[in-house]
Amino acid sequence: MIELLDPAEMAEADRLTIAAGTPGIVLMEAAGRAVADVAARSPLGTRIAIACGPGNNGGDGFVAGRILMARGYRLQLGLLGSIAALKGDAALAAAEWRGETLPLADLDFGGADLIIDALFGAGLDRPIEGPAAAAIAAINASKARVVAVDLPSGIHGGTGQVLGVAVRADDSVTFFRPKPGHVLMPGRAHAGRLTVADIGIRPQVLDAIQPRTALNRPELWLPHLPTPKVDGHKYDRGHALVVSGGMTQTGAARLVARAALRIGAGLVTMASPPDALAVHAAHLTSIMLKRMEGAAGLSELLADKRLNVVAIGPGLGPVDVSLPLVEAALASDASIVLDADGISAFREDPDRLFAALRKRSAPVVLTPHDGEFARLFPDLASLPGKLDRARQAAARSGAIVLLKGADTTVAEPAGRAAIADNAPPFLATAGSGDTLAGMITGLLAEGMPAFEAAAAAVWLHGDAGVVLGRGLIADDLADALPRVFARLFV
Ligand SMILES: NC(=O)C1=CN([C@@H]2O[C@H](COP(=O)(O)OP(=O)(O)OC[C@H]3O[C@@H](n4cnc5c(N)ncnc54)[C@H](O)[C@@H]3O)[C@@H](O)[C@H]2O)[C@H](O)CC1
Ligand SMILES: [K+]
Repeated sequence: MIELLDPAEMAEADRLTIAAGTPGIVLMEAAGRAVADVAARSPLGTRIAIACGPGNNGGDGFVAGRILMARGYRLQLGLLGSIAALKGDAALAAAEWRGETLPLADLDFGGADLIIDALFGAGLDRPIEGPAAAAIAAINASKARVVAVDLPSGIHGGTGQVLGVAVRADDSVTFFRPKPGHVLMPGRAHAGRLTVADIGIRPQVLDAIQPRTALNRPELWLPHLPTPKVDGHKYDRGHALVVSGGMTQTGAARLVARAALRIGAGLVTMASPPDALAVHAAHLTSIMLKRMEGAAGLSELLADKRLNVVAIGPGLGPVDVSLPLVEAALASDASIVLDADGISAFREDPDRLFAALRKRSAPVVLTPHDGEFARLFPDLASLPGKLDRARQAAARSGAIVLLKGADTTVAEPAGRAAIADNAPPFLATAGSGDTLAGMITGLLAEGMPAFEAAAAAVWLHGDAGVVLGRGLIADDLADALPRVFARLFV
């Protein structure tokens, strides 16, 4: 598993390592060397400019400069503030620097082929202004390759947000583990290619830190992915019910149903209002079809306890139609995937949903995009970074919250979270969210734990996008799943 450590957790890893006997300057030496190694991929004639900040990020820059100078590179080093103001390890690193230390404003970024951004890292705690902001503007305006130390200056390590202004780097060299800010947008876009260097921090420190955030990778959920039993039959793999909207918007529910069946549900039934039955009947083959007469009809269908998961929301329709249907689903014992109109049905009264959720024991997965999220959690919508938004929404609602985007983040009420970075941009197409909801539905039908099911569906959905490539439409995604699984198990 690849844990993501926020700046506070990273500082704790530092502290524990130093307390265990490794001096901080040894860590800084290793950090600076890792930066120098990445910079040294450039030929010896490369003109290098190093911008150092007032703290240990700057200290790393001094170490990198000393090593690169010893390797024969021509370089300039500029410092924000004075050498006398440097403290601790940064002061020790600066004391070993034998070159000239220019005022930051005198650095010739325009004449550099490579710039090392050692202004700010994990210690950034407010928007960047003044000479540092001017330097960042000059760095971003230059033609140079930019290597960021730890984080691109201006990116918050915990949220990935830009504080004032931020460096756009080609490479970022971080230490021990990535930070959420390296994966969350726009931090990921600013970081460029990420190198995670081992600087001598022992993984055992994680036992004390107990990190709650991880990168969404197969090793996170693969052990929980149900494997069909050789002697199993379809009833072993659950029975999902997908609730359709009226005849003018039935496609969304079919995308959900197809994805649920493709990913592995044993059986899938479409619950259809009378006016949409003929439309579905013309399209459905391996998905069964049941007539549903309003909320009472849905409750009747859900009296069949073999239906262990309900997907409801995509294409469901306006609030007067969707609200009673969603509440009928919530009143059942089935797991629920609630998306789209099913989420917006509560825009007038989110607490009505939370009250219903509190009464349930079977899991609920909410899959909002930012707009739907703001309707359910208006006060959380302005929190910086998806991670805090998803985590606080999960704690409040008691549901698994899957907040969609280029950095889709899944959070559970107890605090675990997983951030995805494998979705290609062209996955953002009509119906893609419906397919994702269906994939979660299918994995829940098979009995996968809800957090792992949501995380797995996000990753598999992204990988389907990678497999299909540009030009994909949502209809293709479910059918790509056999190839996605083949790649996963190869
Ligand atoms: N184990 C590790 O991760 C190691 C990390 N190292 C490096 O240390 C920095 C973190 O150093 P720190 O001194 O805590 O903070 P910064 O250098 O990032 O920031 C310096 C200082 O600047 C002040 N500040 C914050 N925001 C602003 C602002 N907008 N404008 C002006 N000044 C600001 C604040 O007081 C900060 O303290 C980490 O990134 C790594 O590069 C170790 O070198 C090796 C081990
Ligand atoms: K930096």
